[in-house]
Amino acid sequence: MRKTTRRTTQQEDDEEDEFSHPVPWQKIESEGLDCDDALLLSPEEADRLLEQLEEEVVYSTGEEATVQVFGKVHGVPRQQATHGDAGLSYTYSGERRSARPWTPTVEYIRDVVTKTTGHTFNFVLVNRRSPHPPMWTLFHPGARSQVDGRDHMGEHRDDERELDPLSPVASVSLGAAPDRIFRHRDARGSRRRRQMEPVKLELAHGSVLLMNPPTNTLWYHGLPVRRNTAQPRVNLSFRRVLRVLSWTRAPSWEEEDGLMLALPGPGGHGGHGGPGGGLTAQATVGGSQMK
Ligand SMILES: O=C(O)CCC(=O)C(=O)O
Ligand SMILES: [Fe+2]
Repeated sequence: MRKTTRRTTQQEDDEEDEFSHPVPWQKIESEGLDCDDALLLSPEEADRLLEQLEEEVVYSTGEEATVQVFGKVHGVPRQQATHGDAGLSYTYSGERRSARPWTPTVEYIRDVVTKTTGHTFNFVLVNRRSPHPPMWTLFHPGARSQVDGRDHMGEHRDDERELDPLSPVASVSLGAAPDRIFRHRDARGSRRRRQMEPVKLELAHGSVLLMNPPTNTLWYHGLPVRRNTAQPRVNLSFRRVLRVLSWTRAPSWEEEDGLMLALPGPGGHGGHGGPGGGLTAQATVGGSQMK
């Protein structure tokens, strides 16, 4: 996307236009929390894209719709899919997921996010919550946990070690989303060290939320349980995954540190005036979370 040849003023203007924010952004800040929120799509376009995604995206079922937490297998109470550039994989809650090829609609939404923000992404995690459970699942408790109307996600940070630590995570919401609650890592649970107010964000149909660094290092986010809404809801969180050339040891989400040597794919971090091109990174990134 970025040009290495000498750029003309016209090219710079074009680039400025391409990345100038056509939507009004709202900045959400707290200590170490840095998010930008904007309505990216009109309600009509958001409806259309949600319908198209319902046709295109194939969600994990069976084994893939489980996570292992401390050796125990749990069903994921939502449907998930991963898409991205060829050869990429992403270790999420201890499970390695390979990227399926981009679907036309997921790719379209990714490109709208890039045009609007200047940031490039090579991977997306799609989370879907179905509307009311079909009647037959009443007689199949196992199936019910996969498809029922629960829409919640435990508090976690999107700070997996293979994520580019300099890139934001861009979270696009389609359908009526429950509020997203952010809690500072020092203000959670029984061992809380500080009194800090959680930050509650309403994510509108067709909105994008940029979670900029260091948000995902210092703040956890999650969705409180909400039942029985009549509409499906899809969330696409676009990420920049580093291409792992070698692991010094097997990645494990239960460990706090690890060393990796990685090369992102083509494109840079983007952003307004940000550095373009590839990057060789040697990073130690913590990653301990439950989703
Ligand atoms: O489904 C949502 O709205 C949240 C998704 C999320 O936090 C994630 O994919 O990491
Ligand atoms: Fe997340």
